[in-house]
Amino acid sequence: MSGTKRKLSRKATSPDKKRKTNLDALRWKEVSLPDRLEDYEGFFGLEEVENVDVVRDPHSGILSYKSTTDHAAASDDGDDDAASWGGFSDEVEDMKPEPKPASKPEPEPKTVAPKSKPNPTKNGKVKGAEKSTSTAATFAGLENVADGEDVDVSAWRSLKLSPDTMAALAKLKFTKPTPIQEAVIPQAFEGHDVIGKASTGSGKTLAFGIPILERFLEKRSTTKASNKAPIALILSPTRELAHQLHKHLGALFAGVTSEQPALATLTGGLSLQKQQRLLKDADVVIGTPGRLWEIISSGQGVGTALKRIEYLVIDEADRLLSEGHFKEVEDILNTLDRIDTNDDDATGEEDQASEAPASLETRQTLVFSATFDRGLQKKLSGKQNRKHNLLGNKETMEYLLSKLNFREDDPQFIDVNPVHQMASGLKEGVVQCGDTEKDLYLYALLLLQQAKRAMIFTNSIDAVRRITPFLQNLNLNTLALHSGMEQKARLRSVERFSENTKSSVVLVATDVAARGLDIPNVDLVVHYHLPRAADAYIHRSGRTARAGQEGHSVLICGPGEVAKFRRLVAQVHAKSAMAKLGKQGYFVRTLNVDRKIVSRLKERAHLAKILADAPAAKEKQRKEDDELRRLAEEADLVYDSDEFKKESAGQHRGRGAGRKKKEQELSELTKRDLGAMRAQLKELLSKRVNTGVSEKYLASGRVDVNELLRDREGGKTGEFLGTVDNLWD
Ligand SMILES: Nc1ncnc2c1ncn2[C@@H]1O[C@H](COP(=O)(O)OP(=O)(O)OP(=O)(O)O)[C@@H](O)[C@H]1O
Repeated sequence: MSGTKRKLSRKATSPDKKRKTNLDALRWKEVSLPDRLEDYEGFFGLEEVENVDVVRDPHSGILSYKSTTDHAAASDDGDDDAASWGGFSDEVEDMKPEPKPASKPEPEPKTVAPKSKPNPTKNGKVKGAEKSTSTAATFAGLENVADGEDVDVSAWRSLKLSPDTMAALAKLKFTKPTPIQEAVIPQAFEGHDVIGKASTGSGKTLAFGIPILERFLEKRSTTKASNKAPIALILSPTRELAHQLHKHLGALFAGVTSEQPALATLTGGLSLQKQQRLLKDADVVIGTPGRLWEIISSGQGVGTALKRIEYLVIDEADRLLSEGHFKEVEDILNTLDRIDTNDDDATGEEDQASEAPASLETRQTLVFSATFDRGLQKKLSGKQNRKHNLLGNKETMEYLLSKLNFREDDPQFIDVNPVHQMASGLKEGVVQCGDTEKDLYLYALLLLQQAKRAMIFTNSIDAVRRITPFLQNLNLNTLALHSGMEQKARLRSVERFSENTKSSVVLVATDVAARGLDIPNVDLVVHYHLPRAADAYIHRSGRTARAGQEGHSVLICGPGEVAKFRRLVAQVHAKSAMAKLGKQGYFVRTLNVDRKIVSRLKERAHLAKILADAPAAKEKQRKEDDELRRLAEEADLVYDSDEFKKESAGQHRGRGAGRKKKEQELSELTKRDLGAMRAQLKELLSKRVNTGVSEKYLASGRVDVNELLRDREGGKTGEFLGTVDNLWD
C-alpha cells in the first residue's frame, strides 16, 4: 500500500447539475483511521469525497469525475480542507489566508538591493489590540487578544515596518523588538545576507519572519496571480520545529488585515498529497530536508518554482546537517542554484516558458541558531582561526556555509549575545547521585520543585520508553516524545504538553525536542543524561526561560559524568567566565537534595520501576521464546523454555549478566504479583511523605529549588564549579 487512498461515494443526481472537474479540485475529506493502521509504511491516510460521479466516456472508455453540487469541488483559490491544514494536528486552527483577489498587476522588475522599506505608522500606535508593555507575551497569548484596543508598538518605529505588520505585532502584544530582531531586520531590508546568533527563546523566528512578511506585502500588489511563486523557503532540521515555525509565522500573518501569505509546511509522516496541494498556493514554504527533497524530486515544477524564492532561511543551522540530511540538503541547494539553460533541472522537470530568471542575484540567505562556532565569523571573513571549536559543530556548519550561495562575499554576522550563551533568566543546577539512583532522584526532584511543567531530556529512545511509565505509575501526568513514535503521536504529545499551560505535566523526550520548540511556561528542564555535546545542553536548557521569563535547568549527574559535565559547563560559560574574571562566578549550583527525604521515596520508586519495566521485559522474553521455538522447530528439536532458562542462567556471567537476570525476574512476575505491587504502590501514594523538618510534608513541595539556586553574595553554599579561577581545571 502506498500513498493516500481516495474513496469516491456516489450519489444520484440529474445530469444537468453535474460539473466536470479534476481530482485535485475536489473537496477531499480526511477519513479517520484506527490507530493500528497509522503505522502502515507508506500509507499516509484515507480521504473521501462526496457528491461526485464517476463517468465513463462511452466511446473512449476514459473515466472523468463530475461534481453533483457546487460544494464538491474546491474553488481555485485553494479554499479546500487541505489548504486549511496547519499547526500541530490535522484539525488545528485555520491558517488559510483570505481569498485572494482575482487578478493582480504585473510584477515589478526585480531589484538587486536594497529592498525598499515599508512605511511606518504615524505614531506607532495601532488600533486592534490591548495596551501592554509586556515583552514576555507569547504566541500562546494570541487567542486572548481582543481587537479594538490599543497597544503601544512605537518601539518598533525605527524599523520602518508597514502598517499591516505593525498591526499584526500589536495583535500579538509584542510591544518592542527583541535585540536579534532589532539587529537583523534592518540588515535584511537592506538586502544583506545574515548569519544571526542569539540565545534560545530570544525571538529569532520573527527576525526572519518580519522581513518575509514585509516582502510579501510589498510584492502582492505587483504580482500577477498567474506568475505567483513562493517568496521564501525555510529549512528546519526537525518536523516538530517545522510545525512550530508554521504556528509562529501563521500567528504573525494572521494579524495582517488584508491578504495574508499562505504557508505550506512539508514534513515527513503526514500526507504527501495534502502537502503537494498546499504547495501550489504557497507564499512561504517551511520544510524538513527529507520531505522537501521528496517533493522537489517528484517533479511537478516545484524545484522550478522554488528557484524564484527571495529568502532562503536556515533555522537551527548547526543542526541541519547533523540530522543525517546531508545528501538532501545538498540536492535542494543545488536545485535552487542551478541556472537552467534549456530544458532539465535536477529533477528532470521541464522549465516553464514563463519562468522568471533564477533569483540567484536577488535571493538573500538568512542563517540562524543559538549556537555557532565562536570562530565562525573570522573564518567567514577569511581569517584563520586555529582555536578549538568549543561547541563541536564547526565542520558541519562550515560545510553548510560553504554550500550556501550567499549573495554577498561577506554575510553580516550578527551575534547579539557574544558573552552569555544561555538565556538571561535561566538558573542552572546539578543533582549528584549514584548511577542506579537516577530514577529516584528524578522523582524526588519533580516532587520537590515548585514548578509545574517540566521537560526531561534523555539520550535514548529506550530511556524515554522506560521513564514515561515509571513517572506515570507515580501519578505524574507524563507524556513521551521521540523519533520512534508515529508522527501524529509526536505532534499530539507536543500539543497536549503545550495546550494547558496551567496544569502540571511532564514531557520526557530525546533531543528531537531540544531545538526550537517554543512551549510556554516550561518551569524546569531536567537533563536525565549528560548531553553528548555542549550545543545540545544549550538548546535543551533553552526550552525554559524563554522570551525574558525565568526558568531552571538541572542535570542529574552520575559519578561517571561529573568530569565531563565540568568540561561542558566550562565550554558553555567560557566567555561569561572571562567577563567575570576575578569575581565569584557560580554557573551551576549543586542542589543538595536531602537524602533523608529521598530515602522516604525509595519504596514508591522501586515499585513504580518494577511495574514500568515488567511489561517490556515480558515482551522481550516472549520474542526471544518465539525465535528460539522457531529455530528448534527448524532443527526438529523440542524447545522447553524453562529448561533453556535454567541452562542459560549458569552461562550468564560478566558484563550484562546482572541486567539479564533482572530482566528474567521481571518477565517471570505473574499478573497477581504485579496486581499486589500496584495495590501496594497505590497505598503508598495515598500517604504523605514526612520530610522530617518540623513535621512538614512533601506533597505540597516544601523545598524551593529556586531558593537552592539563588546567588549568595560571597557564600559558597551549593557551588558546583567554584570560582572562575578553577574553571579551567
Ligand atoms: N518582540 C517580541 N516581544 C515579545 N515576545 C516575543 C517577541 N518576539 C518573539 N517573542 C516570543 O518569544 C518566544 C521565543 O521566540 P522564538 O521561538 O522565535 O525564539 P528563538 O530565538 O527562535 O528560540 P530557539 O533558539 O529556542 O529556537 C516566542 O514565544 C515568541 O512569541
